[in-house]
Amino acid sequence: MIGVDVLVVDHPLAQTRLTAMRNAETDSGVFRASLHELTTMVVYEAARSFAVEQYPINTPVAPTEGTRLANPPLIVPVLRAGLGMADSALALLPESSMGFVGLARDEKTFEPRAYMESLPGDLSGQPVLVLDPMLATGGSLLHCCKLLVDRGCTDVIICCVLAAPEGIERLKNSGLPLRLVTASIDQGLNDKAYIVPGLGDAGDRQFGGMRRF
Ligand SMILES: O=P(O)(O)OC[C@H]1O[C@H](OP(=O)(O)OP(=O)(O)O)[C@H](O)[C@@H]1O
Ligand SMILES: O=c1cc[nH]c(=O)[nH]1
Ligand SMILES: [Mg+2]
Repeated sequence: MIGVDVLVVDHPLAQTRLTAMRNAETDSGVFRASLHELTTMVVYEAARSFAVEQYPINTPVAPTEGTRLANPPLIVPVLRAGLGMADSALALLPESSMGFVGLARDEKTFEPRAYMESLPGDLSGQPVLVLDPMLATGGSLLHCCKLLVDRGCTDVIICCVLAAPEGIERLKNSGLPLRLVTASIDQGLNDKAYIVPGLGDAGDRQFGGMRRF
């Protein structure tokens, strides 16, 4: 597949969690809990296309066929904000391994600065599920996806909470084969490259900090 295949999870229960996250009066505990629950729903939808295989099992009554994932994905949260999605994804995908990419966006240039990378060297034949709640300019997720594709990955699925049209366009223009699952596509970016209406800084809202919008 070339291009970006986009799925919006507009389930009512996803939208109520998203509303809690958007609300500026929501404290960090409720914000994190809402992100955990929303991640379960986004990853559940992302996993709909995963290949499965059958294998023999016995119920207490009779032999039958069981189902398991043919190729569980590597889970890659983008630090910091993606860390808040990691436990929920791993709970749904207990067979998966986890890699890590640490990125911090420069507040003036809006380009990501990489500070951590812990990934297997060879990702050929390995699907990867990337977790980051925010796709704004797209610079951070593009950086992360390039690291994966450079290692031979041909099946990258990005799970996020909010995506800006500008970021989706940047991913599309990259020509990388990507899938994106998000709970919303928002209006766009403000002059500080924050998503509008958005939810603020997803890292700061979970872990503290003082960003201005
Ligand atoms: O699409 P972009 O314009 O690159 O912006 C999105 C990035 O910004 C946020 O991270 P941030 O750099 O604030 O780091 P943090 O997670 O440590 O807060 C977010 O979690 C994304 O990684
Ligand atoms: O709105 C935005 C944009 C980038 N990063 C965030 O955390 N929020
Ligand atoms: Mg941040």
